[in-house]
Amino acid sequence: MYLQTADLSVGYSGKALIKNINIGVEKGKILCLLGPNGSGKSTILRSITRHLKKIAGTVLIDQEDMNNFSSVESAKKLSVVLTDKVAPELMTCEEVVATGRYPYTNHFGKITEADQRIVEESMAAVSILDLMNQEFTRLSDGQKQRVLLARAICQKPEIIVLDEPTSYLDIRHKIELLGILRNMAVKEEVTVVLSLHEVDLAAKLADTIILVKDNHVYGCGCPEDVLNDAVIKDLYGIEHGSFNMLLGSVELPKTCDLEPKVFIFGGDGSGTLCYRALNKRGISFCTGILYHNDVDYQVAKSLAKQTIVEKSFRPVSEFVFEQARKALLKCDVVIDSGFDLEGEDNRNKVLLELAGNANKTILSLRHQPIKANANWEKNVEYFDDISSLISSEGLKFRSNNSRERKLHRSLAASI
Ligand SMILES: Nc1ncnc2c1ncn2[C@@H]1O[C@H](COP(=O)(O)OP(=O)(O)OP(=O)(O)O)[C@@H](O)[C@H]1O
Repeated sequence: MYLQTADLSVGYSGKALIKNINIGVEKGKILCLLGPNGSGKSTILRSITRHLKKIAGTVLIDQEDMNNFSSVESAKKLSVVLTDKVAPELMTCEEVVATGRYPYTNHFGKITEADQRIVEESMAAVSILDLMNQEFTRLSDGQKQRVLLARAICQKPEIIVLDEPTSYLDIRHKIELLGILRNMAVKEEVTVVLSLHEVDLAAKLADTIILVKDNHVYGCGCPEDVLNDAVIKDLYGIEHGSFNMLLGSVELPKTCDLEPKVFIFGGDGSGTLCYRALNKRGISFCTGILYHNDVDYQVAKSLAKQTIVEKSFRPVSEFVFEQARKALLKCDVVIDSGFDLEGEDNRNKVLLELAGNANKTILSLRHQPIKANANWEKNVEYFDDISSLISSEGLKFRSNNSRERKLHRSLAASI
């Protein structure tokens, strides 16, 4: 391991918060700490960078105890981007970035032409050349974050440590920053140690993940092997809503758990936006017939009251078809999200016709009206977009049960 901790204990005022931390990362690889708020990620990072006094144990760089390094030697090896509010009065961004070159300057801190070139290259790498002459303290939090990253890059370190570097960044700058770190690791063999709150980004960026929870290192390893929906749920204590590791997406909690009055035909990703739109309005729904490998299934299993699903690449079995038929007939309203109608034995097409024959209200997002039976034509209404569908008369519920109606209304009103 290039950077390694040996029985490291970290904490405050001599009291250990997390004990016996033994983690490490190879040269040119990326290690990411994940864990809930207050779990101790910053405390670990600050102890590694010597911004916080260790309680016990050792931090080794290339097998050598970091305590043996002078501050200049340490600054040449390791640069740091922490979340502290650094407020260098009256300094321009260029001057702040240039402080990254100090470990390499003479006693008078004189910046050479070569240093200046590195300063400008580092600023270009994080797209802040236009901020060069602006006063640092007047920047937004996201701009400051990028300036501090440029300073760390400009230090030409072997190791870079970053505490929640994406926290103030918009999505473009998050992608850019993580891309820069990945490039530094791959092309310049820089070792990166950081903490992130975005599990999906951590999984895509890191070679090794360290999970921190309840004052201990709770798990570690390659993110592809370590992270899954159940681990994330447990790590963060998610009780309502869900995180889907495969898609890297969050679904908010279900807003209604009543018997559904709406059946949504999904498939090929056509259902997902309808599921979320109905959930926002507090409308319970069931959906089918989906295949396990459909992206709609990943979302439906979080949001639908009932999901009727068949194993991938198989004809729909009679059992599954019957489940869907029963669920459909219990509903008042059918939403046709515009799934693919192709295929000789398309069971969803058969169900759609059945919905017409059963005089269900059919709300369709299909761009090309389909020719089904006369009952379908009589009951279908076409919509150009989800907003008009969602506010249509068809979705103003006609529940027979007054308690359900009240519940539906109060849930919808609370959203
Ligand atoms: N200066 C301090 N003195 C004493 N306790 C502290 C200090 N700073 C943080 N703590 C405590 O240490 C624990 C871990 O905090 P830390 O900042 O390391 O968590 P974190 O995982 O980085 O959290 P977040 O994701 O919210 O940034 C928390 O309970 C926090 O209250």
